[in-house]
Amino acid sequence: MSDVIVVRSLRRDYGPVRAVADVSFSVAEGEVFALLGPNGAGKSTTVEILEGHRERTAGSVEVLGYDPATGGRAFRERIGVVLQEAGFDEEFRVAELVEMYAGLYPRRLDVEELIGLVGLTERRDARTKTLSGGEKRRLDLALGLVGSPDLLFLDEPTTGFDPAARHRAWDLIASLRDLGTTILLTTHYMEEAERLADRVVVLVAGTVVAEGSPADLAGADRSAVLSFRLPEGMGPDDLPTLSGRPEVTASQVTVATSRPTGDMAALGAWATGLDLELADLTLSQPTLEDVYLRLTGGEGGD
Ligand SMILES: Nc1ncnc2c1ncn2[C@@H]1O[C@H](COP(=O)(O)OP(=O)(O)OP(=O)(O)O)[C@@H](O)[C@H]1O
Repeated sequence: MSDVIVVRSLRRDYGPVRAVADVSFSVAEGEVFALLGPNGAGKSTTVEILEGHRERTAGSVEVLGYDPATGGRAFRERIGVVLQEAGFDEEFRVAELVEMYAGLYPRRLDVEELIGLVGLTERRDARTKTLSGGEKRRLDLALGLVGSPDLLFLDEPTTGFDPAARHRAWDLIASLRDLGTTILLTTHYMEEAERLADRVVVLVAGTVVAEGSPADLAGADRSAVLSFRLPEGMGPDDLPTLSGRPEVTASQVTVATSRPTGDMAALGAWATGLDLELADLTLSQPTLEDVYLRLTGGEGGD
C-alpha cells in the first residue's frame, strides 16, 4: 500500500515557541491514523501544515503526492477537512448547503446519499440554525465528505457529543474507513482512538513519544494488575508469593504483575487449597489511556 502522508523532521516555530520540534510519521492509504497528545502538544499545528493552511519552518511534508504548501486547488479538491468549529451560513437549509458545497468539487458524492450517510435525511429541509449541536457536527462531516476526498482530516470529531451521538459518529467513521477513505483524526478520547485508529502517534511538546497500533502500545506495557479482596481474618503475610508485591488498600489487594498467567495460577492453587472463594477477583491489562497517561505524565485531556 502506498503512503498518503509522509512527514519527515517537521518543525514549526512561532517566534521563540517551538510548537513542533521534530516530527516524522507516515500514513498508508486506507488507514485511520490518530494524532494524540495533551493541549499544546502541536497536533493542530501539524494538521494545519498537512492541510496546507499553515507554513512549516523546516522538514518535508508530502500529502497525496503534493507539497501542501504549493499544492493549490488540485490538492485541496482531494482532501476533506472537518474542523471543530467550522461554522456555516445558518440561513441555508441542510440539503441546499450540501448541494452548494458539492458544486465546488469536480468529483462530488450524491447529495441525498450523503445526507443519509450522516443521518440527516429527516432534517434535509431544516434551516441549519435550527439543528442541534450534534446535527451541526454531522452536517460539518457531510460538507467535509461531499467532494469524495481521498483523505479526510477530522479535528476532535466527537468533542461535546453525548454518548449516543458519539457512538453513532464512531459507526459513521468506521463505515468511511470500510469504504477505503484514509482518515487522520485528532482526539483527546483514548477510547475513540482505541476504537477507530489503526495506528496512533502520541505527541508531547512537539515530539513523537510513541507510535504504533493502540493494541501494540497497550501491549508494550507488559504489566497487568491482579486484584482481589483480602480474605477475612488474613493479613498480607498470609498470601502466597507472587511476582509483584501485594499492596492492600481498604481490604482490596492489588499486585502489579509481570507474570499474570503464573501469578493467577499460583493464587488460584493457593485459594482452592484453602477452599477460599476470592471476592472481586480481576486481572486487568493496561488500556491505551493508562499508557497515554504514563507517556504524557498525566497532563492534558479535556
Ligand atoms: N498562532 C500561534 N502563535 C503563537 N503560538 C502558537 C500559535 N499556534 C499555536 N501556538 C503554540 O504552539 C504550541 C502547539 O499548539 P497546537 O495548537 O499545535 O497544539 P495542540 O496539540 O493542537 O493543542 P490542543 O489539544 O489544545 O488543540 C502551543 O504552545 C501553542 O501555544
